[in-house]
Amino acid sequence: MTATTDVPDLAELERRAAERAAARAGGTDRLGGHIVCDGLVRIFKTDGIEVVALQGLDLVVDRGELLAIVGASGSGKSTLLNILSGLDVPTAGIARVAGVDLLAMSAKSRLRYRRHTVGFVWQQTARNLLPYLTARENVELPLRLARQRVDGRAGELLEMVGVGYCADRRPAEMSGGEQQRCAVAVAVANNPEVLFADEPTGELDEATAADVFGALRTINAELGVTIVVVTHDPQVATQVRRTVAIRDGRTASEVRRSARIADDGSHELHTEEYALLDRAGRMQLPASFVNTLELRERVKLNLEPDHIEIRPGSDGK
Ligand SMILES: Nc1ncnc2c1ncn2[C@@H]1O[C@H](COP(=O)(O)OP(=O)(O)OP(=O)(O)O)[C@@H](O)[C@H]1O
Repeated sequence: MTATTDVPDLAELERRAAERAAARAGGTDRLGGHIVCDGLVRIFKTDGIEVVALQGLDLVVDRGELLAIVGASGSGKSTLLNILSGLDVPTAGIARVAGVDLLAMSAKSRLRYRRHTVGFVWQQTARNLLPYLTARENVELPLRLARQRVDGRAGELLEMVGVGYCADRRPAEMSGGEQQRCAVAVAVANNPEVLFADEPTGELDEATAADVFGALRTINAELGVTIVVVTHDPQVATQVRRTVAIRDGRTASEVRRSARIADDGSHELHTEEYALLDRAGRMQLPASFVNTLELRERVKLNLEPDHIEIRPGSDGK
């Protein structure tokens, strides 16, 4: 699928994000994946009943990427985000963020991880900003708590996310979108390695949501921060370069978007969808493919030199 839009030059933003991310890593990325989940399992036990929220989830996010994770309600998105943000501990598997092993952290290092390594933007604006502080004071707060110099950083960050004009306003004097862009500035004030955003546009209309994604793209490009956005909104795929879909506690498919120069010199956005293979060679077929061909229980496979054919397996079809 190909679409022509007037979004900011994506190729340039990508190039800048990669450059800044490489600079943050000291010129080279030694980590081989800034976020790595391998066979991640989370089982909840309540009243003797086990719920498998994550069942062997694999995910690798490169340093400096801006990634969206989408999935239906109950697919495991919040469970994954709670683990990656250090709020919850997985039952089994590997979860590593910025070189930190999330399964083997002391309480003290967990606190340090949450304060310094990662930043957050939540869906509810009230959870992101203190109502009695101005936008500038909200951005300065994490710096003051970390005993860092305040200088002009708050103003710079607010400008960067496009709400410099709101610096002296309290949250109640800002729109929902302005509050969320301010929340992005607060979340990166301490210069975290990774920013997690949980449904940051859940309460916003489409145009305002696009502004918030614009702010996330700018922060990603200018600061080289790795950003992971979790949402149930499949439209997010039009706002980021890579969207990973979770189904039943596993990564099922991903959509990649890249910018190309068309013959007439305009920028085209090219979108490709992939299914994800796990290490055992398993993959989930997209539900729409299964429904269209009425695939049930058993399918016929045929290996061709450069692709695999899948046909309905039942007789007579
Ligand atoms: N603390 C818990 N105790 C028991 N079961 C839980 C707990 N947290 C999540 N679950 C279950 O784990 C599964 C995944 O839930 P999760 O909240 O991660 O999904 P989600 O994709 O974030 O959904 P939503 O978009 O509705 O927030 C669901 O079946 C849910 O009921």
